[in-house]
Amino acid sequence: MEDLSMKRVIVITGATGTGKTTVSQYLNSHYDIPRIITHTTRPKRPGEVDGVDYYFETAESFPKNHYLEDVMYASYQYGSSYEGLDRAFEKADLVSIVLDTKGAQTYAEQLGEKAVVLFLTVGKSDILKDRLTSRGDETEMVNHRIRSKEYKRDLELPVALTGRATVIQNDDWLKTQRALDAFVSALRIQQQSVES
Ligand SMILES: Nc1nc2c(ncn2[C@@H]2O[C@H](COP(=O)(O)OP(=O)(O)O)[C@@H](O)[C@H]2O)c(=O)[nH]1
Ligand SMILES: Nc1ncnc2c1ncn2[C@@H]1O[C@H](COP(=O)(O)OP(=O)(O)O)[C@@H](O)[C@H]1O
Repeated sequence: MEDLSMKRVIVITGATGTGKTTVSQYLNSHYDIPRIITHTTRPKRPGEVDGVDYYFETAESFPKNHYLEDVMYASYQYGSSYEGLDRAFEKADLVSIVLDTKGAQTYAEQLGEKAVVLFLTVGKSDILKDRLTSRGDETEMVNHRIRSKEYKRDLELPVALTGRATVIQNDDWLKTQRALDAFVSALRIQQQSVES
């Protein structure tokens, strides 16, 4: 892996449906912050594209990559590869990644202060199921996901990330955008002071 000095990763984490993908897309479209594309054995949802949303893998191809971390989430494998991290850093010094809370903890441990953690939450978790349904997820997948132990775990900020993560309650998208704008400007100011 190349020299990581000056480079930072915004680690976006939280339960399914809290808006992690939406936030990463906002950071990309408004601030040119590319997302590290991760690998999964989960089947593609309608509209998802290989190499854009994920690198979609089979049980045979998944182990062939070199992972900084990998997890099982609701019965599928997910992993962030060194190759994916390098490809994102070729595009920018500030990149993002969307991870479950277990992966977020590993990233925070492995990358130290180069990992800046953003934990998303909502006021009432009952709305998450509706968000997944309106996103177009199949009912069976939604139910399986909501019943998984990983879903329940990711509703809470892990103790290890308390005090380390910036928490954004994503109920009102306009308020979330304002919180993200403030978060990115603070990061950029820090980055400039490191570089000067
Ligand atoms: N640890 C880890 N988690 C990942 C990785 N890629 C995706 N995830 C997380 O896996 C979980 C399931 O992702 P996905 O199936 O896309 O469902 P979604 O969160 O409902 O959009 C989410 O919490 C993702 O943030 C990875 O490479 N490592
Ligand atoms: N603040 C919000 N209010 C209402 N719907 C939202 C909000 N943020 C995201 N969504 C919608 O909720 C669904 C789940 O968001 P998504 O970003 O895919 O979540 P995650 O990646 O955490 O699973 C999507 O359809 C998205 O457009």
